[in-house]
Amino acid sequence: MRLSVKGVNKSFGGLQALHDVSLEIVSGHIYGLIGPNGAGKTTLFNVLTGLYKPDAGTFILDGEPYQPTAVHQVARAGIARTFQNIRLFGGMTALENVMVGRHVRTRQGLLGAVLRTRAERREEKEIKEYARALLDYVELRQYAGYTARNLSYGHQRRLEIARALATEPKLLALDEPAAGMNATEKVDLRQLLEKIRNDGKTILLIEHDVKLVMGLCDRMTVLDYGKVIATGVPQEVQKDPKVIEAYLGAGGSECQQS
Ligand SMILES: Nc1ncnc2c1ncn2[C@@H]1O[C@H](COP(=O)(O)OP(=O)(O)OP(=O)(O)O)[C@@H](O)[C@H]1O
Repeated sequence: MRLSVKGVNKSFGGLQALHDVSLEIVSGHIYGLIGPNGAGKTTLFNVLTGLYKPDAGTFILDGEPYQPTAVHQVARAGIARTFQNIRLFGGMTALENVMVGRHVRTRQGLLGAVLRTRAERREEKEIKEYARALLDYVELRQYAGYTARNLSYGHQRRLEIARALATEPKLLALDEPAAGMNATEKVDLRQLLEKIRNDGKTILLIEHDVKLVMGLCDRMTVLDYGKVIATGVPQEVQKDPKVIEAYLGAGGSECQQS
């Protein structure tokens, strides 16, 4: 997997949320995207996953032009994401949530599941088994029958990751997966993300917890006011004066920890 993003611009009225943003993500990395509030991180995610149309920019995924113009095309291209605000189907069980994610990858799709021919029933069984295995993978198997909205916050975040993994993405884009988690849940999350990377997936991560990002990411890009101010390995980036200034200027001292 290799994703090249070049020269992305995106404005909202008079506000330029992204200004000539370029980055390159390679296989097997956890790639961090950080920056103060309003820096443009989520906007870049939304552009990459077809929710916002960029004003300019090119995207190459595995040597092919990639045009993230619709959400289903993004999934088919092999990119899956989670959201800053959890977007599960709250009334469905944990297992059903993962099964919905899986339907993107299957032959019959949701309509087939409704019509229920024999082939569809067989496929539905396979989907269920696959979803169970994924719940196992994110250590939520015992919650398979729980309604999603009744799960703890940390578990809901892991469930979102399982649902995203169900599409068998090449690139898993996670928007603040640790938001609202307690210290123990963050340790568990870190282990899960490392396991996903070690199993050969590539992760793009927006995260406010700089300590978590610094410890986890192989490479990272820092945005400030819509511009890339630094790219590199965490050890370099955290020493970069522009990065320190951006965080201090925003009233934080998050980047000073190692
Ligand atoms: N749909 C929109 N309409 C208008 N302005 C927007 C829209 N989405 C984002 N913006 C603006 O674009 C800028 C970048 O926002 P964005 O949410 O991408 O930042 P962020 O780095 O993800 O911030 P945070 O860390 O607070 O989530 C902000 O000034 C924001 O107000």
